[in-house]
Amino acid sequence: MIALDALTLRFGGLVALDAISARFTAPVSGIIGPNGAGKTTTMNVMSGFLTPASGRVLVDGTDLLALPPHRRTRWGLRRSFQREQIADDLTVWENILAMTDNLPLSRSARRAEAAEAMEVAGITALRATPGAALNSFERRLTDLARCLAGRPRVILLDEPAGGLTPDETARLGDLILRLPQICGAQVLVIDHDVDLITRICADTLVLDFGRRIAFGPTRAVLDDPAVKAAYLGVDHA
Ligand SMILES: Nc1ncnc2c1ncn2[C@@H]1O[C@H](COP(=O)(O)OP(=O)(O)OP(=O)(O)O)[C@@H](O)[C@H]1O
Repeated sequence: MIALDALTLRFGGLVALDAISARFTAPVSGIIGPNGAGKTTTMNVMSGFLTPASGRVLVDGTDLLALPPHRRTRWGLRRSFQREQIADDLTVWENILAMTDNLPLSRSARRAEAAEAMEVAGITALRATPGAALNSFERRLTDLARCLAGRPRVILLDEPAGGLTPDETARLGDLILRLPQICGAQVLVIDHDVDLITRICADTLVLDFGRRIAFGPTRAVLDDPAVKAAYLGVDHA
């Protein structure tokens, strides 16, 4: 279980997170909300880019914020960013293997982890392809494989389907849905694609102006009038 406990973070006078609490128990859960709602800030707090003024993040009893950021990676936290992090001059294999550099695993174990991640993401045939030669879907799959290598416990995906076609988004969604079973990690997904969130996230947290406006089963949350008013009417194109 991932428990956000009264997370509060300010940028000067702006309250980006206003005592956000939620207990994610589903294998795959979502965080949605209009632009500027605080979604990425939440992931930045979890991964250690930002330190909240107050609040806690507990994962299966571990106080995540008590760990320095590099220890969070060793512990098993992985994340992707809105803009995928593929190095153009490295091959797919090197991009994935690089993620395991600082993990407490032997060289052969790291290679085995990277190979398995590539296999799960269905990109083994692209092993020797440089990042620069990948299309946007292949880049997203490689980015996801980077999150899978090295025994993740929690995977945070920030708009993983950004820039993909509906068909690619559906295929990526299928893969994300399978991840908890394949690698045992709990997954949190931010996306503006409500169809994707509805399909893959059992529970969803909705933020607006740094506040929690709804949390619970995704379909119920999307039917909430406050959510419709704050989110669904907004054009995110
Ligand atoms: N480093 C920063 N300094 C100052 N303000 C920031 C910083 N990062 C984010 N903000 C502000 O905090 C608020 C929350 O931003 P955040 O990026 O978390 O929103 P979001 O819900 O992820 O939005 P989007 O869907 O556009 O990515 C916004 O008002 C944003 O402008």
